[in-house]
Amino acid sequence: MYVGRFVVVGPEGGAYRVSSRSFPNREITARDEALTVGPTADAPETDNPYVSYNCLRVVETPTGETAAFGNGSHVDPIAEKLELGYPARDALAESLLALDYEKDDYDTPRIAATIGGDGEALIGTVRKDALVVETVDEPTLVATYEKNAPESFEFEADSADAAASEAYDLAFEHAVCAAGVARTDDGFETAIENGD
Ligand SMILES: NC(=O)c1ncn([C@@H]2O[C@H](COP(=O)(O)O)[C@@H](O)[C@H]2O)c1NC=O
Repeated sequence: MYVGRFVVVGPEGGAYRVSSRSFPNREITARDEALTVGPTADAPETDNPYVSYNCLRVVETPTGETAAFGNGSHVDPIAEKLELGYPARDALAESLLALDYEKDDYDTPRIAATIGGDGEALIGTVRKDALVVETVDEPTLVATYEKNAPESFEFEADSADAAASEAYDLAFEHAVCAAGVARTDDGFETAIENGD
């Protein structure tokens, strides 16, 4: 099954995976406190505005560190609102609604998740027909296509490395790269899986 991009999130950690039929020549790199999706050196040029972006950021908020991740440029305003002290629900809802679904051939939804240092985890999506933001207490997945409403999902990873690998290896088609995040006693750790 092809579900496109997806996030998985629970109180202990989560992951974001890029799956792509159209733009497979991409990778995640770590730069300036963010994990960024961008083209590989051999990727054909594109003017598609939706394929390069910060996919994961860990920010300091008034109540401690929080991780924010998702499939596009909305990750930045979510992270910035969290830094300003917005509740995660509001940061997600306002940023998703402001940018709305992508105006591409598929009306691709925006998806996102947050995890607070206290384990509060939220997941959200904005589609052409809905805005959904909810708190989760077990691993939960939302994807751009097919699985486009949050659903409980078996996800075993207990470290950032394991989360990135598990997300990358899931049987959904056209895996490109994945980012993992895990809550530890010393804050959040992150990891990247770019495949071979
Ligand atoms: N975030 C991404 O990495 C991303 N990759 C592709 N898209 C959008 O989704 C469309 C379909 O891409 P694909 O056939 O690879 O699923 C693309 O034309 C592009 O507008 C993306 N936008 C949202 O998921």
